[in-house]
Amino acid sequence: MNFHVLTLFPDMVSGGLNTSILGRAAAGGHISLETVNIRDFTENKHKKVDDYPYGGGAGMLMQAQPVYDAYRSIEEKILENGGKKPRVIYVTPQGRVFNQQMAQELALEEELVFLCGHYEGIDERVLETIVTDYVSIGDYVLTGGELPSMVMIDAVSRLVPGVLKNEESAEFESFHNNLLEYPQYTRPEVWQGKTVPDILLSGDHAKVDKWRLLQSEERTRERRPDLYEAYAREGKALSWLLKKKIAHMD
Ligand SMILES: CN1CCN(C(=O)c2nonc2N)CC1
Repeated sequence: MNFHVLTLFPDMVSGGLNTSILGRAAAGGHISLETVNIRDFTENKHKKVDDYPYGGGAGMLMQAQPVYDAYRSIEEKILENGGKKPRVIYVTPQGRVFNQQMAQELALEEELVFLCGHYEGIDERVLETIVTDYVSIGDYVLTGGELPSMVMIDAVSRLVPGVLKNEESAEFESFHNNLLEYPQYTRPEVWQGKTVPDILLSGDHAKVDKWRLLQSEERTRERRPDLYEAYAREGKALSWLLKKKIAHMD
């Protein structure tokens, strides 16, 4: 998976993503990250990238030409290397809200381009020309597109084969099957008088797995009834019989 980020602040993106998992994954060749500075594609001596919006209004807009030419520099390289035209994700509050399912879908791509806007946004004409996906990371307004892009790159990278040491953990993290992750414990066995649930010390992996599934269901029902409804609708809710059997385990 090759990530390409179109940005006015390349250092912010590359610095923020060279964390343990992503830094190691890039070193291992599982993913690559390229930042392209949109300002390098301006055609005016002051390297100005923004201008006033037609029709008035507060703030400035990023102009189309530098964004388009910066994108084309990426697309040309991908096509020259035999790749297909990449998906271009414009992060914006006007997009589809990002979730784990979308991350799983995007992790199947070979190339992903992220377009980071600033100011009040980008001229609609270049968005219409190059953007394939409009994505929001939540219903709030940020300063620029770099943080949302980094959030998405982190979430997608974790799902690329070889990036996580123990691939299984991606399988059982929160939101898999619409369930939140179960509570986790580690040493010491007693902390401030609080103990670890006995079942986790039993060594019976089948029982531990069933207990964890039940815990995930209860946690999801309490904290995210919206997710639980989707989970239950898919008919994956534990049967009353299984609950009864687990109850007898204690
Ligand atoms: C131009 N710029 C405006 C602010 N912005 C966001 O608030 C945002 N992006 O993705 N989810 C979000 N929420 C990014 C783009």
